[in-house]
Amino acid sequence: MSRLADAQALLDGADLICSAAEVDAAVDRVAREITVALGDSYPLLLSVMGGAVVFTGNLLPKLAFPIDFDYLHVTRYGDDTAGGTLRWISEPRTPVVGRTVLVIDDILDEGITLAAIREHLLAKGAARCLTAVFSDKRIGRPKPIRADFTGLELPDRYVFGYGMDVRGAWRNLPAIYALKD
Ligand SMILES: O=P(O)(O)OC[C@H]1O[C@H](OP(=O)(O)OP(=O)(O)O)[C@H](O)[C@@H]1O
Ligand code: HPA
Repeated sequence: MSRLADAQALLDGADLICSAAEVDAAVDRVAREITVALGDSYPLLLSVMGGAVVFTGNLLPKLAFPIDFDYLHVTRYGDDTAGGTLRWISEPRTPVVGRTVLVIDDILDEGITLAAIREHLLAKGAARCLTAVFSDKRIGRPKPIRADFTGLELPDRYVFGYGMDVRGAWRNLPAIYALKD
C-alpha cells in the first residue's frame, strides 16, 4: 500500500474519541487557567516539538499578557506507538536562568519526556518550571510528573490528532482519534 493509503486506512479504522468542539473548549479553559496563574510573571513559554505545535499555535493567541517564546525538541517515540530512549534534538536558545518557564506539550503519556525536560530546565537555572499539556493519558500507573495545566484526560489507547501523530501521520486533525485496541 502507498503511504497515502496507509494513512487513510489508519484513520478509517480508528475511533473518534473527542470532537473538535471539545478540543477547542479545553484549550479555552487551559488558557484562562494559565492567565490567572502566570499573567503577571512574563514567563518564557517553551513548546516541545513536534507534537505541541498545534496546541501551542492555538493556545498562544488566547494568552492576553506578555510572554517570551522558544521551542525545544526531544523525542522518544519517533514513528512508533511505544516509547524508547529519550533523544534531545534541540535545546531552547533563550536562556532559562532565573525565568518562570512554562513547558507546553501535546500529551503526558508515561511522563518520561516531560519529567526529563523539567529536570533539565531546572538544572539549567530556571527559577520555576510549570507544565501545560493538551492531554493526559489515564495509564493506570504512577507517573514521574503531574502537569500544572491539563486540557483533556484521554483513555489508555494510542491516540492521534491535534499534533499527535500515528506512524508520522495525522498531526493536522482538529479532533482526537484512537486506534482500535
Ligand atoms: O509521556 P511520554 O510517554 O514520555 O510521551 C510523551 C511524549 O511523546 C510524544 O513525543 P514523541 O517522542 O512522539 O516526539 P515527536 O513529538 O517529535 O513525535 C509527545 O509529543 C510527548 O512529548
Ligand atoms: O498515544 C500517543 N499518541 C501520539 N503520540 C504519543 N506520544 C506518547 N503517547 C502518544
